[in-house]
Amino acid sequence: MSSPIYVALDTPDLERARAIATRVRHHVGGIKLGLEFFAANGRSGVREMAELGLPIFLDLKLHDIPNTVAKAIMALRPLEPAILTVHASGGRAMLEDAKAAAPQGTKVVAVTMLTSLDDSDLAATGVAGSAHDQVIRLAELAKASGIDGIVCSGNEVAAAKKIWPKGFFVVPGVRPANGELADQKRTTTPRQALDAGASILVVGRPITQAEDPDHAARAIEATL
Ligand SMILES: O=c1ccn([C@@H]2O[C@H](COP(=O)(O)O)[C@@H](O)[C@H]2O)c(=O)[nH]1
Repeated sequence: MSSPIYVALDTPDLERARAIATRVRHHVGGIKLGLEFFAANGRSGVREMAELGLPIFLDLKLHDIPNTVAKAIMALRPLEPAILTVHASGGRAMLEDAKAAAPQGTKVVAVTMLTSLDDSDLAATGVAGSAHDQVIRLAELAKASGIDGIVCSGNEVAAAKKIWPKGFFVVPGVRPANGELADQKRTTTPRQALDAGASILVVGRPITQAEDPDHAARAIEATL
């Protein structure tokens, strides 16, 4: 069975992304490419990374009016990513149109509340209630729209799975015990996230900033 770990290659440097992916490829299940990589390297960069033979998670977190998101996804169709993200707060019509525009084999998953935010950040945006409430509200919306799943922290995944047993749950903000949190606020260990029901784990800096990324990926894998 392939590893649930997707390594987040957050760099504008294609050669660095390729070098890290090559080193960790036997201990991860896929590669996550986000805005930083895409802004620098575009579709051709994604194609080059796909040549490594691992599934590609294109984490562009699309968020705009339904027509714009659908057209952007159509432009991405030739890349056939395994997973593609949009923001749940874009609303039901946007989520429905995103799913309709995506290739058949692509899982469309909606970011609920970024793992870098906590209850007080949410309050500052004028939304009442806890991060947990907000994630569940947006998980319900995502489920009703017919997409494949959500992105949430390991703290909410068990509750989200209860209302959406067949959902696909992407969990970033995972840190090995005593790991550096950096800008992440809602975190769990990889083991806790999996036990709670995560489908895949997104791990970036704990692997990519390690002196030996391959060793770091193996060490995380050994805890699962
Ligand atoms: O809520 C979210 C959604 C996406 N991410 C992305 O995951 C990785 C996490 O990187 P780390 O270095 O392990 O913190 C990064 O690419 C984010 O864009 C997230 O963290 N939280």
